Amino acid sequence: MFQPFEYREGVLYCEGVELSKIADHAATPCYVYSARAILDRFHSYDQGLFGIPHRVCYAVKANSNLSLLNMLAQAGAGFDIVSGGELHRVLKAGGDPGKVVFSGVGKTREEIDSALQLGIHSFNCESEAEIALISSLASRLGKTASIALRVNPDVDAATHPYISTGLKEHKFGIDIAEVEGVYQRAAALPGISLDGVSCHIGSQLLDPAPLLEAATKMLALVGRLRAKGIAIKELDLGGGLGVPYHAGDPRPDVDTFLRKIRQLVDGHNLFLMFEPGRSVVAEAGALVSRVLYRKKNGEKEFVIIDASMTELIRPALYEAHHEILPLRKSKFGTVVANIVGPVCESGDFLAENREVANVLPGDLIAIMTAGAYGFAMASNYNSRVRPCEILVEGDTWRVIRQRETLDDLIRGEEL
Ligand SMILES: Cc1ncc(COP(=O)(O)O)c(C=O)c1O
Ligand SMILES: N[C@@H](CCCC[NH3+])C(=O)O
Repeated sequence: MFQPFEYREGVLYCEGVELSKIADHAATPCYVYSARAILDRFHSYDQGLFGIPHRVCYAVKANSNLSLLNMLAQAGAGFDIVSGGELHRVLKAGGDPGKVVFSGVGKTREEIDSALQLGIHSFNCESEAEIALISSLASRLGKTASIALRVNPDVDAATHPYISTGLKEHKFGIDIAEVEGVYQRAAALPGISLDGVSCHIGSQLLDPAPLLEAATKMLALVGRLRAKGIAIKELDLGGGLGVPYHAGDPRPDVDTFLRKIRQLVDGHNLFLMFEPGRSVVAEAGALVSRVLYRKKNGEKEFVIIDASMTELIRPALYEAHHEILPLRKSKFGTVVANIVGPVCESGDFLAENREVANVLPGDLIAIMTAGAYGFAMASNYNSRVRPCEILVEGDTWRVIRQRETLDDLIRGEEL
């Protein structure tokens, strides 16, 4: 697996580009992504499914920058979307609407209507009321919408409770114990074709075992539905494979996982889909930031940097861990500190009580594994402009999203 960030003689590089050169030209904070790492990970899914009918639908929510979507579209990806905004991005990026699956518990009438008109591949439906709405909108347009029901297989993803989605008590999907009845009632509706079953049990799974358990339950369900005359043709197993955020974490091997999936689906005559997000883009990205100040409150050391929870909210939201590396290794040892941003919230930290390089004001650091759910969850809180995004390709780099301006902050507001 290609590792995009590495030290060369004590200096941190992304592919062939020294990160501090980017920071000096583009200013900080900035997100930096490796094109090769993204394509590498996408291809590991696509090639792992070689020879069986399949589509890898990248989950746009993980990182929705147009350049990344364009790169993935050119590599043959489909897209998993959860809003009309994501569909707009896919189209602007040159993605094929015919390769789009539309997930999410709260699709609006307008979003469904425009997805139908654009001819997306299918809807992953999450309730009977939603199925009824799609049926009536498709009938009115004289179309037949391809539908999969998102099944809640009641499998414990054993991940952070905020990002686990496959248990009965979660808002997602339709209870596996009730879904057959829902299929049978939906079969009577016009304007829809019940082509698939889908599931997504949660995110950041370092152990793929629950995904395999869910796949097994889904295949049994396909058998039961077919026996009732519902001709299921497609199985969408969602996303969820995790990445090593801690230096010692395991990296689930996509190839090994897909080999096990292939054994399970063998002979079932299904078009297979996956919706990976994090495992495609997380390790390809870093958030580069400059140290503004050092200070001590009582016994506590603080490293105050120019990035904050508005650029990367994961530590504040999930107490998520991201490795923090100096762009230049120094001889000044380490310090145990809280790495915090300028935002007026005690929760505004990128790391707490962490042993990091003994960086000084002006030094540059990289917050690693930030390519997924980083910029995508960035906000303008405290009227902070969102950072620029940079794409590295070999020895070259370019801005793929400009840093916002102060005028961007007030666009659309009136006195
Ligand atoms: C329906 C659906 N598909 C795919 C994904 C992508 O998940 P991940 O980034 O964990 O691969 C998500 C997010 O968890 C999701 O909700
Ligand atoms: N945003 C979350 C994951 C949620 C995935 C979306 N269903 C994260 O940063 O880990």
